[in-house]
Amino acid sequence: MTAPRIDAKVVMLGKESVGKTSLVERFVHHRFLVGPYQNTIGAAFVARSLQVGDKVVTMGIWDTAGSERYEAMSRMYYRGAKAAIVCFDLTDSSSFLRVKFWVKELQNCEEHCKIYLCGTKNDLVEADRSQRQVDFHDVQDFADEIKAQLFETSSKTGCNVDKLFQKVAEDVSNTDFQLITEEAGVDLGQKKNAYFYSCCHH
Ligand SMILES: Nc1nc2c(ncn2[C@@H]2O[C@H](COP(=O)(O)OP(=O)(O)OP(=O)(O)O)[C@@H](O)[C@H]2O)c(=O)[nH]1
Repeated sequence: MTAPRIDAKVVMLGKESVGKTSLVERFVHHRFLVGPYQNTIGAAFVARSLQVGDKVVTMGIWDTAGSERYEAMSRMYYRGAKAAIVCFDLTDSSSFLRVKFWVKELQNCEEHCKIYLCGTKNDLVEADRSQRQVDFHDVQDFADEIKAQLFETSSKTGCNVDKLFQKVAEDVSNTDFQLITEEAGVDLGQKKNAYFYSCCHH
């Protein structure tokens, strides 16, 4: 018997240069690209599957451009997303203000999308604590308030990157609306919420 397959749309959001592309690059290709920073234009798409228990979760990841000039486009990419990884740079306090903007957007427009807060470039603050501009407890309080999970990652060292995406995959596989993606025996009468979610998913 083949493992049940689940597809999930995941969107990366956050101010430009916080490290969204680097996070995806680390997770999908296990590497950290050095060289001149190249901003994302529009958005990029990659997919990676993870095994969660007896299921295979394929995450289709939309890596959006952080520049405010592409803001209207980013809205297209979070539509129907099951998870949003909202990133900020631990060494840049202004990037955390931008997190609040995206969280409001998601709460207003995509209420079923689960939010993960991700403080990036943890290696820089580990190397020099004076580099930290975003207090861990402030972010944790905010995460509790919006019922989001909080991760601090480094795409350079790989710290917590797999853990973050594994958690996203586990949460996706645990939500009951996923059952409709399985081929056999879905009783829509018992899964009204699930069906509703699916209708809104394009
Ligand atoms: N030290 C360190 N630098 C990082 C890390 N993640 C990203 N960077 C650097 O930060 C810069 C921006 O990274 P990107 O991943 O391109 O940022 P982005 O959020 O995708 O940027 P946009 O495409 O403009 O939205 C690059 O120079 C990266 O090398 C990290 O974990 N540690």
